[in-house]
This record gives sequence, structure tokens and C-alpha cells, in this order.
Amino acid sequence: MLSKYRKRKMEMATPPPQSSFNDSNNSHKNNQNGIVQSLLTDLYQVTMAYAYWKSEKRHEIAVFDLFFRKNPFKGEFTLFAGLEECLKYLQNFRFSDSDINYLRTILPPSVEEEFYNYLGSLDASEVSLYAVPEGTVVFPRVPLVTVEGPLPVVQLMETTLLNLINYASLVATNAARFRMAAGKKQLLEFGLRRAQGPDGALSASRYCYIGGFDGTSNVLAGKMFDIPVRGTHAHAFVTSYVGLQDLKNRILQSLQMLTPLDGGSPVDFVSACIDLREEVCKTLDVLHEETKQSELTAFIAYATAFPKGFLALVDTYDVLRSGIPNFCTVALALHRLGYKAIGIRLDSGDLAYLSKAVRQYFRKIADRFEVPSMANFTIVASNDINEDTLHSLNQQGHEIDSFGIGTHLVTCQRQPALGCVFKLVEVNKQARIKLSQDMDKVTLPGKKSIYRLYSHEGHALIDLMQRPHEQPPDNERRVLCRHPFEESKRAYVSPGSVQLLQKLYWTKGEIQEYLPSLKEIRERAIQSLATLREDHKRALNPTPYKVAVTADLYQFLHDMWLDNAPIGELS
Ligand SMILES: Nc1ncnc2c1ncn2[C@@H]1O[C@H](COP(=O)(O)OP(=O)(O)OP(=O)(O)O)[C@@H](O)[C@H]1O
Ligand SMILES: O=P(O)(O)OC[C@H]1O[C@H](OP(=O)(O)OP(=O)(O)O)[C@H](O)[C@@H]1O
Ligand SMILES: O=C(O)c1cccnc1
Ligand SMILES: [Mg+2]
Repeated sequence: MLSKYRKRKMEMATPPPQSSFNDSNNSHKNNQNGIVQSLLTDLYQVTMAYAYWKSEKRHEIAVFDLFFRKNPFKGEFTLFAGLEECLKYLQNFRFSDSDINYLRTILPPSVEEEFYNYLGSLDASEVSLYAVPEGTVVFPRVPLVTVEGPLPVVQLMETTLLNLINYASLVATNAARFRMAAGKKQLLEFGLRRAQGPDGALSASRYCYIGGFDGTSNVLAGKMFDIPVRGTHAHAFVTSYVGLQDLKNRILQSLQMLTPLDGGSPVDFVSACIDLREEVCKTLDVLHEETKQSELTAFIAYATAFPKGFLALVDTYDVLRSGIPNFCTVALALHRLGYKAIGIRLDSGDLAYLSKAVRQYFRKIADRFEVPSMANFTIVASNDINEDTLHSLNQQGHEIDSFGIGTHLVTCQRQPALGCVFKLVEVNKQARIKLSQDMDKVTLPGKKSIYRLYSHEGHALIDLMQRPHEQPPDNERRVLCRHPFEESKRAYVSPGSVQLLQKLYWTKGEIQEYLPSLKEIRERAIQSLATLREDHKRALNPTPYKVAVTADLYQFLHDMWLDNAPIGELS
């Protein structure tokens, strides 16, 4: 059954009626982040809009490309994310009376009143937005989004669109890298407490899910985005208990009694655990005096509260001498009442060594008590885990089933920003170019059609940009693909299949495409990454994926470059 939040999301896929563009309250609509609104921009966009308006450029039709120049994390791929938020931003794009009143207070008094009337009349109905589908793997210089519309209007959108895409794509890519490192193990995002503010945290939960995480600890993200929420418990829970006496009064009030799964009379769960403790310790070669009774108390309390979901944090005192014997004691007592404990979490120490040792202990318990499933208790690991830790753990061998990852994932500590830019490529059908000493920063002028060429085996081979009037590539024809800047780098490609990368997502004030659920985007990301050869995805020194232009676009670019580059004078 669809949850009510999912249903709301499905409704969002249908564009709102035209009249909704003029609603006065443009935030909190369609589940959109309330901070995302027209004023969430840099002042210079507004001042440029005024200067455009004053110089009668308001009807000029501009085309801007949004792209990045370098893949993050020393990798050779990026996952594109944030598109749905961009479309919702376009739906709501409008300056309210209070926005305009505020702008009056920050712009100079010389700004003409007529400009404010103009701002008040703006919406995104004359704007068209083309984009690569969210969750697609993308590469440097390829326009992820192309926006066409009146020059001042599209200019006003630059910063917001970049803001919505930069972090979303960065953290989704980070998550995808953690996913590749973790193989099929469960990945949980635990970043809320470490993220860059509440909005950073919500974005992280949402886009890590797209990138391949299985769930989040962030409850609000679960509610808003229909992401599975998961969690264990903290050290505070363990250290808050002093000993079994903490439970004594409660026993009298029947609070630590536990009813067997199949019904029947409640049993004294504390005594059930105490009865098992000696034998568990003997099996694990631990003196029962070494186990912390306060920890056992905490575990009993947690298991009584969640007999079907008992997972214990075992590293508060000593994993092997206390945490594991105490966990096994409670797990066996639960088992005798028909319940299955889930497992344990390790949050310190050598996670490879400890997980293997813990697995051995579980096997001993499974053998001794003849409960084979106890060998397979889930082992969750957390504590400052990053991508390299995952690779290292794989090399060492480990027995971890699930990773809880916070800081490194959501803060993208290894590379805290993706450098997406928004560059003008055409005005009134005339191509524009931005030159730079740095070749990588020269823009590709004009509107472009973008294709992904696949091998006969289905691997992505190359992304090809061409001028709009050129014949699209097809699998009947060998096509010359050129490096945009380096003359000697070129190759003929005979594709097995060809995909047009960008779709028209927004025009005439309406969303044009079905907006997939997060789960569907996540699925697309998995499929899109699967088309990428392993050598492009490997962690160390991956092979760059080729991004090319046709001979026609190459010529056009270089002619424009020469036309626009000033000729120096030596003296
Ligand atoms: N087997 C391992 N191989 C590589 N890295 C590991 C391994 N086990 C743990 N780590 C990482 O090593 C670091 C250990 O950090 P640190 O020494 O601060 O933690 P700790 O002392 O074990 O625990 P804490 O300080 O949280 O009580 C963590 O980043 C953890 O993810
Ligand atoms: O390590 P991260 O990848 O950020 O994952 C989240 C961390 O948050 C929790 O404890 P917290 O760090 O708040 O306290 P602790 O380190 O003292 O256990 C949890 O136990 C993890 O260690
Ligand atoms: O549920 C957990 O174990 C959890 C949640 C957030 C941070 N650290 C751990
Ligand atoms: Mg920690």
C-alpha cells in the first residue's frame, strides 16, 4: 500500500493548475523545502536582472548550460541528483509582495519602480528546462541541465539551480561510492547529527538513498521522503543503567515480565536471563564476574521493550568480555520465549578483528545451544567509517553485515563541493563563448544535442555533443568523436545503441515528464552505474570516461574561440 507521503509525491508528478503560479504563499508547497524560493539567490542575480531590464534585454532568449568540470572524490563518474527539486522551484518561481518590499530596502533608491512591477510579474512560464534524468551517471562538461528563457529570468535562477544540484549530486555520488565499496552489505545513513545544518541533513538522507543506501536514522527524512528508517541504541542507554536493581521495582509492577511470542503467561525475563548467564560465559570462556551487570540490565530493558527487534550496542565496556556475553544471554532468553534477536552494533576498536571474533562467539553459542541461526546474528559497525575504511575492511576480511555511516558520508569530507557551474551559451540564437587561459574553463558554445553511445555489449562508451541541426548518431553509422580541445585526440565509434541524454522536463509552465519516486530514481542509478565499465568505477586511478564533440561542433567551437580571442601585441 502506498503511504500517504508517497501518495502526495505521486500527486506532485502532476503539474499544478496554471493559477497556482500566482499563489501568494510560495513556500511549503508540494512538499518542497520551504527555504527554496526565488530570493534564495545571490544579490548579483537581482542587480544583473535590473541592468538587463534597463538595457531592454528582458525579451532576449538565453540558453544556459549547467555542468561540472571534474568528477568528485578522485573518481571518474558522478550521479546526477536534485532535478525534482529544480522542477518544484520552477513551479513556485515568483517574487511575492514581501520579497519585492525587501528588495526595495536593499537595492539603491535609483532602481525604477517599474522594475519592481516587472519582478512581480515574473514566473517560469516562458522558461524551458531540459535535463538528464535524475539518477543518471554523468560526466564532466556534459550539460546536466539546459535552461532556455528570457535572459533576466534564467539569470535569476542560476544560483538556486546550482544550489539544488551541487550538493545533491555530490552526496549521491559519495553514497554510490560507499555502496560500491560495501558490495551487498546493508548501508545506513547516520549523518543527521554531523550534517551541515538541518537542510544539509535532510538532503543527505534523501540523496544518499538515491546513491544506494538502504535507510536512514533521520526520522523526518523518513516521513518526508518515504525512506526506510532504521536505528539501534546509544551508549547513553547502556550507561544509564546501574544494575539489576534498576529493574527490581519495575518487576513488582510487572514491567520486566515478558509474554512468550506464542502467548501464555508472562515470565520473569530478568530471572530467565540470569539463569542463562553462567552457561553463556562458560561457552565463551569468560568469567561471569567480568561481564558488566549494568550492561546486562540495559540489554534486558531494551529487549523487554523490543522483543522482536533486539539489537545491542556491545562496546560500552568490553566487546568480547562483556558486551557479547551479555547480548548472547539476552538473545538466548528471548529465543526460549520464541523471539529472534537481531544482532549487535560495534562502534569502536578494530572493526575487522572484532567482527570476526564476534562471529566466532556467535558460532560457539549456536553450537552449544543448538540454535544454528544464532551464528548469523547481524553485526552492525559504525565509527567514523569512510570509503577507504570499507576497502580496507574488505581486504582484511570481516564479518560485518551492516554499516552505519555518518560524518564522512554527509559532509563529503573527502571533497566538500562539486563545482557545477551555469554558463551562458546562446542569446537570441547566437552562440556565446567564455574564454579562459585554463582550457578546461572554455565553454562549449550554442545549444547542443547530447548522446550517450553504447557498445554492442551495452557499456557506455562515450558521450557525444553535437550541434542541434546535425543528424543524430545511430547504430548504422560510424561517427567521428573528437576531444573538444585536444586536436590529436579523436576516435571513430560504431555504437551498438544510442541514447538521447536530455529530456524536456519543463515548458509552458508545466512539468512534462513523470517524476519518479526516490525508489525509482535509486533503481535508475543502479542501472545507470551498471552500464559503466568497471575500470571507470574502480577506487584507485580509474580510467576517465570519454566526453566528445562532433567534427562540426569542434570546428564551430574553435572558430568561435579564434574569433573571440584577442590577438596579442609583442613589443
Ligand atoms: N580494521 C580496521 N581497518 C581500518 N580501519 C578501521 C578498522 N577498524 C576501525 N577502523 C577505523 O579506525 C578508526 C578508529 O578510530 P578511533 O581510534 O578514534 O576509534 P576507537 O578508539 O576505536 O573508538 P572511540 O574513540 O570511538 O571509542 C575509525 O575511523 C574506524 O572506522
Ligand atoms: O561515526 P559516524 O560515521 O559519524 O557515525 C555516527 C556516529 O554517531 C554515533 O555516535 P557519536 O559519534 O555521536 O558518539 P561516539 O563517537 O562517542 O560514539 C554513532 O555511534 C556513530 O559513531
Ligand atoms: O541508530 C543508531 O545506531 C545511530 C543513529 C545515529 C547515529 N549513530 C547511531
Ligand atoms: Mg563516533
